[in-house]
Formats: sequence, C-alpha cells, structure tokens
Amino acid sequence: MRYISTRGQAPELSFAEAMMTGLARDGGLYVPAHVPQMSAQEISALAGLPYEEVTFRVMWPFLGDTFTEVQFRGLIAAAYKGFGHDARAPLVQLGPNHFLLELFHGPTLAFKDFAMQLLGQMMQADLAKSGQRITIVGATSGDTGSAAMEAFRGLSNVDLFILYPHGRVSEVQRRQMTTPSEANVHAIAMDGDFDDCQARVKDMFNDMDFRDGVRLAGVNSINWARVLAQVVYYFSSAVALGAPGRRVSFTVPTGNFGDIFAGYIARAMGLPIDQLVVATNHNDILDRALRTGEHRTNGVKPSISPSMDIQVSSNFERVLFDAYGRDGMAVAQLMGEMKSGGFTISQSALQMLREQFASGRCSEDETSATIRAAFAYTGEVLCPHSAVGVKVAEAHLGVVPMITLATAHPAKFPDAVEAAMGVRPALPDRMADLFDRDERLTRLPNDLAVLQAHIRERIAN
Ligand SMILES: Cc1ncc(COP(=O)(O)O)c(C=O)c1O
Ligand SMILES: N[C@@H](CCOP(=O)(O)O)C(=O)O
Repeated sequence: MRYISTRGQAPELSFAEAMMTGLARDGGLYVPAHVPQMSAQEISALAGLPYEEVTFRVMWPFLGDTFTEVQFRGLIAAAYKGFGHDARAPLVQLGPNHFLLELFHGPTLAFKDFAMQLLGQMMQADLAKSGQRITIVGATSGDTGSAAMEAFRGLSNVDLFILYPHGRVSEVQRRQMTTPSEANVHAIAMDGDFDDCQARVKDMFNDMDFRDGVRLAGVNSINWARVLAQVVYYFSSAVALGAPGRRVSFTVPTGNFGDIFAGYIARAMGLPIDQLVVATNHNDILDRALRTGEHRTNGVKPSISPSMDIQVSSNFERVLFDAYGRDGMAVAQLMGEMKSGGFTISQSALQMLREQFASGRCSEDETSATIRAAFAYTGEVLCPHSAVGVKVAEAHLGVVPMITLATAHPAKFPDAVEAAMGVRPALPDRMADLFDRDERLTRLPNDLAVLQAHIRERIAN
C-alpha cells in the first residue's frame, strides 16, 4: 500500500513513513493511492466482534508490512485497554431511527482517544525499531492536545509541544493539557485562534531546516494514521444496526473535517452509508461551501462548542483532491487561494461533494436548547459538540437509521452544559482532582520564529 500527497509533488510513502512524516513535503496531506475494499461478507462478519478485532480487520489492509499481525493485535489491545466502557464505542437510542455513538469513554473523554491511543502505540513501535528521537508539534482547539499528552507523556524519545489558542478552550480542556507533570510534554497558550495554531504547525512542517533539524512529526489529523483509526467506529456502529443488509446514515459534529472524512473512507471501502451529514456550529464555512460553492473564511467566532471553532478545515483538502480528480496541481492552486481568504469550488467538484455530503448549521441557542431537550426526553447529557450533531441530524432523519457521533463527554464543558440544563456534569472519579493539580504552560505570541526558538531551546535541554 502506497500513500500519495494531495499536492502531487512529494514522494510516495509506505504507511509507516506517512505516519512518521505527518505533513507531506509539498505541503499536502497523505492519502492512500487506492482504498482497499471490504466485501459485504467481510462487513457482515464484523457483527458481534470485540471493538479491537473490528479495528484489526478494518485497518490491516492499509498497513502494508509495517507490523506483523501479532504485533498489530498487541498494539490495538494496549491502545484500548484503558477505555471506560467494554464496548469502547457504545450506541444508545435517542428516538425513532436516531442513535448516538458515544465516543467519549477513552482516557481524556473525547473521540480523539480512539485514534491517538493507537497512534501512540504505533509510533512507539516504529521508534523502537529505528532508535530515533522525534519532536511532535500539534495544534488543538482543546481535545487533540489533551489526547496527545495522554498518549505520549513520559516517553524518553518524544518531545511533544501542543499549541492551543489562549482563552479559547474550556477550563477542563486547558487543565488536561497543563497539568501533566512529565517533562517531555509542553503546553503552549498561543495568541490567536485554532486556525492560527494550525497554520503555525504547518509553517513548521514547511520550513525544511526546522523540520529536519528537530525531526518533526505530527499527530493532528494531517497524519493519515489518525484518520484511519477513526474509520473503525463507522463499521462497528453500522454493523450493530444491521449493515451491510441495512444502510445507515451518520451525522458528524465537524471542525477540521477529519472525523467525517473517516466516514467518507468507510463508505469508499464498501460500507453502505446513506447520508454523511456535516454538522457545524456558527463557524459554518463547510455548510456554506456545500450550499453555495463558495469556500471562504469569515473569521473564527468563539462558541460554546469551542473544539469546533475552526474555519480552515485541514482535511477538506483530502476530499477536494478526490473531487478534482486527484489533480494535485489543482489542489495546490486552491490552497494557495485559501491564503487570501478562500476559493470558488468548480461545478463538477461541487456536484461530487454534494453527492457525498449533506450539511447543516446549528446556532448557539439551538445548541443549548438541544442539550436541554435531549436530557428532558431521553436522559442523555450531551456535550455542546454532540448537541450540534443531534440538532443537525434531526433535520435529516428519515427511514434510514441515523447515527450521530457524540464526540466528547459533557463534563469537559460543564459551564455550557450547566447553563443549558441547570445541572453541572461531574468529571469521572479518576479526574476528580483535576482542579487541584498545578498548571504548567508557556504563553507565546503568534510568531513562527518565537515558537520555533522556544521548541529548539526546550529540546536541547
Ligand atoms: C468534541 C469535538 N467534536 C467535534 C470535533 C470536530 O472533529 P473534526 O475536527 O475531526 O471535524 C472536535 C475537534 O476535532 C472535537 O474535539
Ligand atoms: N477539534 C480539534 C482540532 C484539531 O483536530 P485534528 O483532528 O486535526 O487533530 C481539537 O480538539 O484539537
């Protein structure tokens, strides 16, 4: 299995190389040269299997000779053993034909743990083989950062730096990133919004001296392995509801477009998905783009679903690559136009995108009202991101079962949840002392040179 860049100018890589490389050297994102297919029989056979076995069967065809079967099964087992639910990703019913896929039972209470725990295992296995030391730099709007800290803290051959937008993550998210005491993990509160943080991370990858000098690696969804690990729960949940004999739909609270892109890959592998619905908060560039064909940023506005406060959705590039017939030059041109605010999607690409995705937007008031109503009618306490998903899903319900992804635990956003429904969700016991732990962070400006100097200085010590 080979991986190619969405901008067509970087070398083709193996799975292991793509995983350790992060952003392609031409600034693009790696995607598989072809998507392996699963037959209806192979999909049916997933029903009733443990989540770990589904993970093995879905991911294995993408891995080439990276690991032996025994080794990969061991990494999967290690990744998911700390999850707080035997099913790993349980489904609960919200109403007629509407189901919620709870993805928040991992160690940091967000869907990011599914991919990050496994990525941590896979990267460590690769580093053990190569004997190398790497520097990981990641951008977060709150959840990727805490999941990465949990996956990589305490490792002697990894330094991890997480850039989060100062004042724009919840207090629980911030503390999850600033309270780990291990010296190899570093929280940086950067001036700006998530898009600024992500842009600086990409700048670092595009600075070849810096990139090679610090042996830069990435754990955002620019890393193909992150996306791949998220494909698995589309299969596990769909077969639980009768796929492939029955089609299912998914609604996905969307920011960086990684999670829904994983659904797009599941469909490309053969999973019979009816609708794939992009749900946005008032940072609605993707909903606008799908409705109008105009993909233009209008500034990140803070919301009560802060992890989705994103306007430059990294993985949209991956689907544009397919929508433009895998023409890397065309994608590079569009991404260049993005630097001055956006671009118009061609008619043929827009048609393809509309065949693949539906979309909807949820206002702040609707998010709160949905948290309140879900609790009143079903007893389910939704985080604000999951509430965005549920609200948008409601407009797309039909005869096909709809699965809405619940992407974070409500206790990560207690202020928003309490304001909506009058009850403050409690953190699990193992995190009960989060507010008593000492915080450690560095506040830095949105300045590439300053950020790079900080990172170089820390890894030298
Ligand atoms: C809780 C939560 N929901 C939804 C999203 C959006 O997911 P994606 O960035 O993969 O679109 C994020 C951030 O990634 C998140 O942390
Ligand atoms: N919402 C995310 C943003 C980064 O997304 P990623 O999937 O590219 O890591 C976050 O919580 O950090």
